[in-house]
Parts: sequence; C-alpha cells; structure tokens
Amino acid sequence: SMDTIPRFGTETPHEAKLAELMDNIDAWGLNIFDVHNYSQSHSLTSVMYTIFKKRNLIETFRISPQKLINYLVTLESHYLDVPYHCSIHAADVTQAIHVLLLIPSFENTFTDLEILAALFAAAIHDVDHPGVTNQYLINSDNELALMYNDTSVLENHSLAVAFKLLQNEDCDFIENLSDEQRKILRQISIDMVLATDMSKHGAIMQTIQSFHQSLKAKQCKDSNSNSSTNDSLVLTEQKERVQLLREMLHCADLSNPTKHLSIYTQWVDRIMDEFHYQGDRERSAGMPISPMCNRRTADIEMAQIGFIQAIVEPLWQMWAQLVYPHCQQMLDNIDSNRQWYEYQISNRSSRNNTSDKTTSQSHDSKEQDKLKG
Ligand SMILES: COc1ccccc1COc1cc(C2=NN(C3CCCCCC3)C(=O)C2(C)C)ccc1OC
Ligand SMILES: [Zn+2]
Repeated sequence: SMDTIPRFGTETPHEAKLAELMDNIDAWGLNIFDVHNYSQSHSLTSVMYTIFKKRNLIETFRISPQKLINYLVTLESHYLDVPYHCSIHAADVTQAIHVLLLIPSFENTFTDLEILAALFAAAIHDVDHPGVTNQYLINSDNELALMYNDTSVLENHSLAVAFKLLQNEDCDFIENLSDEQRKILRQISIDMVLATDMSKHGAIMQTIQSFHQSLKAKQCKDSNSNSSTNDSLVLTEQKERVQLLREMLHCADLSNPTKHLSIYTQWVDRIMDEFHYQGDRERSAGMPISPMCNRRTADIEMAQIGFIQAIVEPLWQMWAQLVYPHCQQMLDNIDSNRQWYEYQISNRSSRNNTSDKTTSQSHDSKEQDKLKG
C-alpha cells in the first residue's frame, strides 16, 4: 500500500511541536535549531518539504513526494557533522531565501522554475563541506583543490555532489521537468552556488550598486506609465532575475547577524569552533595559522564587529534599499547585534579593572537576558 508520507517529510514523535514551529516557516524569526531538534535532526528535509508543499511546487512540477523526500534525506546525510557548515546551516539559508522570495517587491518577478531553482540551490549550496576554507584546501594540497584547480573549490564540489545524487533513480524528483526546464534549473543553481564563494563578494557588491540603480530607475518609469502596478519588480531578462537570485542567496548565506541575538550567537559559537579547529590543524601541520583561526589569540567580538561593518551591513543595506521598507527588521537586528558585541568589549575592559572577577559566561548570559527584553 502507498505508505502515507509524514506531514513534514520525516517521522518524528514531536509532530505537534514541529507543526507549531512550522507555522513560522514564512517568518524571519523561525528558530531553526528547535526545528532540528523536533524533526529528529532532519531540519533540511522538513523545511524544504514544508516550503515545497506551501508553494504548491509538488503539483506544479508533478514531483513524486517520495522521490523528493528520498533526495532531501540523502542530501541531508551528505552534509558532514561539522560545527557550522552542517545541514542546519543549509536549512537556515533555505528558509531565509524562502522568506526573501515572499517580499512583495518580488510578487510578480520570478517564474515557478526560478523559485524551484533558488530553493534547490540554497539546500545544496554547502553539501559535503569539510569544515575548512578554500584557502586551507589549497594550502594543504587537498585533492579537491587539485580537482577544481584552486577555483571556488568547495562551491564546485557541493554542486557536483548534489547533482550526482540526482542521478539516483529513487531520488530524481525533477524527472517530470522538460529537458529545457532541467537545463535552466541546473544553469541557475550553478550560477547561484558559485556566487556564494566569499572571494566573489567584492564583485557582487560592485554589480549590486549599479544593478539596483538601474532597477529603481526602471521601477519609477513603470509606475509613472500605469499607476496600477504595485512596487513589484518586473524583469524581462532571465539574466537580470538570476542576478537578483544570486544576490539573494549571498544575503541568506550572510544572514546570521540579521537574526535575533539568541540565534546569532549560536552561529558565532559554531563558526568559531570550525575556524579554531582549522587553526589547530594548521598549527599541528606547521602551516601558517589563518587569521581568526588561532584559538589562543582570537578576538571573537572584534571579528564579529569587523564582519558586520565590512561585509554584512553594507550588503544588507544595499539589499534593503532595493526592497524598502521590507528588510528593516534585518537592518535593526544587525545594528542591535553590533551594539551588543561593542558592549561586550567595553564591558570586558571595565570587568578586568574590577577586583571581583565575575565569571565572563554567567555575566554575559545575564547581560544577554537583559538585552532579550
Ligand atoms: C571575516 O569574518 C570572520 C573571520 C574569522 C572569524 C569570524 C569571522 C566573522 O564571523 C563569521 C564569518 C563567516 C564566514 N567567513 N567567511 C570568510 C572566511 C575567510 C576570511 C575572509 C572572508 C570571510 C566565510 O566564507 C563565511 C561566510 C563562512 C560566517 C559566519 C560568521 O559569524 C557568524
Ligand atoms: Zn553557506
């Protein structure tokens, strides 16, 4: 008999709790760590399956639910158990791009196929990530660097692994797409995942500036012509729509500081664990230790303030301008989170001057509770 598919794609004794969490699938404040815990560590499968159902993609593309789940569970199992670049990060980025695609400005912008490709790209973008940077793979003569000639090594590898898994008959959930649709899905996914390579960040920032100016100019012209159009962006060229999707995935990938402090600090702990473990491997291999990867000298708060000021805030400010006022919550969270880290630093110095040494952890958590409000 057709064994029924569980409501969120995977069996869990906490289905009621998971249902409560999934009511927030469209919200920026979804707690992806709770989803991971209540889905028996299947956050990527349950988030993707819930989004596909909600967006009616299973009907639109005549997807076999069982093959979709087979693919998602297999993809999830090919994310490694590393602190940051694990399947929870993929689930987090996938849910983030789903929320960004819901912004009213994009109501009439993307085709169903482009939305399918964007969600697929987010889900696969870091699969089989070994928890070290491209530079480490290059410096350590890793076979992946050899395979991909030192160019976007991790990003090329994740794409290859993700598409390899699709060749499995039981996992080919896009079997009913036409050849043309499969070609477009593959083309958009490759473009978007390769754009998550941080070495491309500068180039993306360059194009965003000029691209958004041309879009705003276009938007004014359109709205003047017929006042009926709401603020939704209509882009005739697929190339332009893919440019937007590329930026959107990059924003989703760099969205940790745009989340509530209690979520953001968990991602900081995870990335520092991953970078420090890389630093340990570099130290024991006698390699130069990458910046911020040396657990003995790392200044976690300074690294976050630098990350926000140099990378995350400028990117999200440019993005928020295009979709104003729909991303103010992200900018507000970035600002309050940066202030919290600045407060930690200022507090650190005064704390060092006091005689009684309150343990930093309990002190911070008390501060954190105060800030939670
Ligand atoms: C430049 O920021 C940092 C440096 C060292 C320690 C910590 C930070 C700030 O914290 C984060 C950093 C990243 C990333 N940093 N980078 C790269 C790494 C190589 C250095 C040059 C460019 C940045 C990435 O590719 C990702 C996106 C994984 C992701 C989440 C973070 O915090 C939640
Ligand atoms: Zn990522």
